[in-house]
Amino acid sequence: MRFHHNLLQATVDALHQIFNDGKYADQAIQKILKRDTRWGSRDRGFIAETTYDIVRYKRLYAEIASVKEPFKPADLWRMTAVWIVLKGYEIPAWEEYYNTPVRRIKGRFDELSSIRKYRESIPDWMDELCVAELGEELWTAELAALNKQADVVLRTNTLKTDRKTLKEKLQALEIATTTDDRFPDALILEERANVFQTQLFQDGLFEVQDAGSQTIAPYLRVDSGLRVMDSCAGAGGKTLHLAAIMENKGQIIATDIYKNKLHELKRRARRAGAHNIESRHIDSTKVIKKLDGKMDRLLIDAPCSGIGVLRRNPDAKWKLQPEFIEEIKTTQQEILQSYSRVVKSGGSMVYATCSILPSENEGQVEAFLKSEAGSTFTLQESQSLLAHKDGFDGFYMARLLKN
Ligand SMILES: C[S@@+](CC[C@H](N)C(=O)[O-])C[C@H]1O[C@@H](n2cnc3c(N)ncnc32)[C@H](O)[C@@H]1O
Repeated sequence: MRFHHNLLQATVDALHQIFNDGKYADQAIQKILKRDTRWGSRDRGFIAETTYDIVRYKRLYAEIASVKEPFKPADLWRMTAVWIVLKGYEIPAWEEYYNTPVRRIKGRFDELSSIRKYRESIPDWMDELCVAELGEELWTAELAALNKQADVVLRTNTLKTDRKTLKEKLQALEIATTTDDRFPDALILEERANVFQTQLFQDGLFEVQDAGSQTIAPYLRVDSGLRVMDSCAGAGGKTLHLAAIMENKGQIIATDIYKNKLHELKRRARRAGAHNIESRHIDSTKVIKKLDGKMDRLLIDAPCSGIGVLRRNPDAKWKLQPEFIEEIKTTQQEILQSYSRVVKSGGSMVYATCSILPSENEGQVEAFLKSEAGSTFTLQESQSLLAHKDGFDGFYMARLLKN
């Protein structure tokens, strides 16, 4: 492989922003990619994938390169040298790579590969927490899967097209996709491509949404005439899916505590041709009180640690803190307690997270059912998706019926 200095310089700069300035990986990469309009899709792919790889394996690469945070530019260059050697490529004869100890890098890799926290690059506290919650064997398998690059998955917007037609239209643009019977609206890209630039995306024919995430809206078992609330709607990934399943009929009330996310939801809904969504900003408890006992269905797509989606956000391994997970668990229970009141008798709700930790999932549902607010609900069914078993992001969902 022939390396280009400016592409590795861009990678080093992106890593600097992510590791030293606390920037989110996707945002730092997007910004760096705007630096040179002459870069083609291969160049952009190289910068993005190399940066993500080094973010994913920060702990391992830093240990092998004998560098410590905060990383100096020379340290980051050494980490890219480790990446090149471990990929089996020849080190370019550049000043930054002068005297790279190739054999030593390989030797250190062999030594450290027997220790999970180095091999899979994970902070001690997260490794310990996940072993305690999931057990050694399951966590070892899941962590390895969470370190693999995620597929790009599209959700066909059935308000505008069907999967077969969309597949053909993408094929005409030389974007090849596969299907998976478990996910009826999903198209999985065979090779990564910038689908956001296509006219098909601008026209609202699909959304980019992991296949695991596509199981949540159908789990709520909605149909056309119902009144549905999506309490933690964010920018509306699941809301748009609900609108499509409901064929634009009935009513969806989408709420969130962040106004800007709801603005984005409205923009996406316009593109998708979803007309049955009404967004409400949660700025006081009144918004929920007004809906007391009025909803046929409630989706709580709760804020969570995001440990199930580390494949997409590998920098979360380094940004998450144990205190945050404790705080978010309190929020999850508060959300269950406060929003569940909107479900009418005979209605149902789904509690979902993109976490694989039982304490954020089954544990929250059990605590809710034991509480006063939960005493009128029964657990009908629950499902966990795991990256190493199901091949997509990790999710949990539970459906509860209101007596
Ligand atoms: C997992 S994200 C939702 C993702 C979104 N449903 C989607 O599919 O794109 C959780 C959302 O919960 C919101 N949130 C946090 N606390 C909340 C609360 N008390 N009430 C409503 N939404 C809340 C966050 O702002 C965030 O957008």
